[in-house]
Amino acid sequence: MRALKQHELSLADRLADMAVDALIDEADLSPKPALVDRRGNGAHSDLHLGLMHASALSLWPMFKEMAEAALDIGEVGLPLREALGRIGREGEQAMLATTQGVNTHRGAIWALGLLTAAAALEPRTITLTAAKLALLNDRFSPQPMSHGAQVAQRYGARGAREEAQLGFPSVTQRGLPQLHKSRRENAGEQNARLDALLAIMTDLADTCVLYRAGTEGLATMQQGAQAVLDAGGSANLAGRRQLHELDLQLLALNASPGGAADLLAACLFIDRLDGAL
Ligand SMILES: CC(C)(COP(=O)(O)OP(=O)(O)OC[C@H]1O[C@@H](n2cnc3c(N)ncnc32)[C@H](O[C@H]2O[C@H](COP(=O)(O)OP(=O)(O)OP(=O)(O)O)[C@@H](O)[C@H]2O)[C@@H]1O)[C@@H](O)C(=O)NCCC(=O)NCCS
Ligand SMILES: Nc1ncnc2[nH]cnc12
Repeated sequence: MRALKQHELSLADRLADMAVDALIDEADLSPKPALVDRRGNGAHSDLHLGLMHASALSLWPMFKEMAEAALDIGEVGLPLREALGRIGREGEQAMLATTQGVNTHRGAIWALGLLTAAAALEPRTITLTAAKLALLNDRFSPQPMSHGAQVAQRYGARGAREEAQLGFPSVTQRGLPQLHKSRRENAGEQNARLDALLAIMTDLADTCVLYRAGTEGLATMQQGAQAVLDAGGSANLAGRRQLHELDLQLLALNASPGGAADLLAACLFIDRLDGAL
């Protein structure tokens, strides 16, 4: 049988490919502080790299369906927002069935789901469109006392919902500019991606870190990430030492920057999309 050529894939197929690739690239990137990577499980007892890959792959049909819903409905509005909410909740069930109940990618479903739908509508205004979608209230969304909701209440932190509603400032103002800067400085692709993750970590109110390690954990993450960048980034020996130090500090606090990892995946998705335009 003749192999299917790239240009014969639908737009929804290609966007789903890019979203899953971004998740797999994020998981594989090493050494990420206290996160699951090629070295090990970081600060997680119930996660490992194989599970992150299986979870990412289980989400391909969901991303495709989100892109198709955007193409079918054709505009930002409550019908698309509520379609995405329904598809996202079904995607979460597929993820949990694959991981036997472990939350691997809840934040990524949210961020990449909005971005995939936005890209299907108009890739050039992707973060603005995603923000408009995130600002709409899905009437069918359950309001559980999630970890994010608990720390939002306790610390007044800006969590995943607000990050999307503001148009992903951690991605557009931190991650992507750092990715491009480190590439220009010939840091090497893996180091440039690590630097992008660290740039996101310098300013993010990561609700996973806050939930597990409070404000001490958050300050350790933000200041430690800044110290790596100040020392020249991941491609630099002094920066690598700081990165190792940050890994040890976060592990000691059991603080895992899962929200920052999701936003790195969002960054890699937008970067890939830019390259395909
Ligand atoms: C609007 C929702 C995002 C729900 O938000 P909420 O804050 O209420 O919910 P959480 O369940 O806490 O999930 C938010 C996840 O987002 C990631 N995240 C954290 N901080 C930020 C941030 N500042 N900006 C962006 N993203 C952020 C993070 O995801 C990662 O962490 C997950 C592991 O978290 P957790 O379960 O707390 O982990 P552990 O500490 O390991 O648990 P224990 O082992 O200790 O028990 C992991 O999945 C990463 O992805 C947050 O977890 C949205 O989800 C929603 O409304 N969904 C409903 C359906 C819908 O509309 N779907 C999408 C349509 S496009
Ligand atoms: N690599 C990773 N490790 C732990 N939690 C995550 N959530 C998203 N990516 C993650």
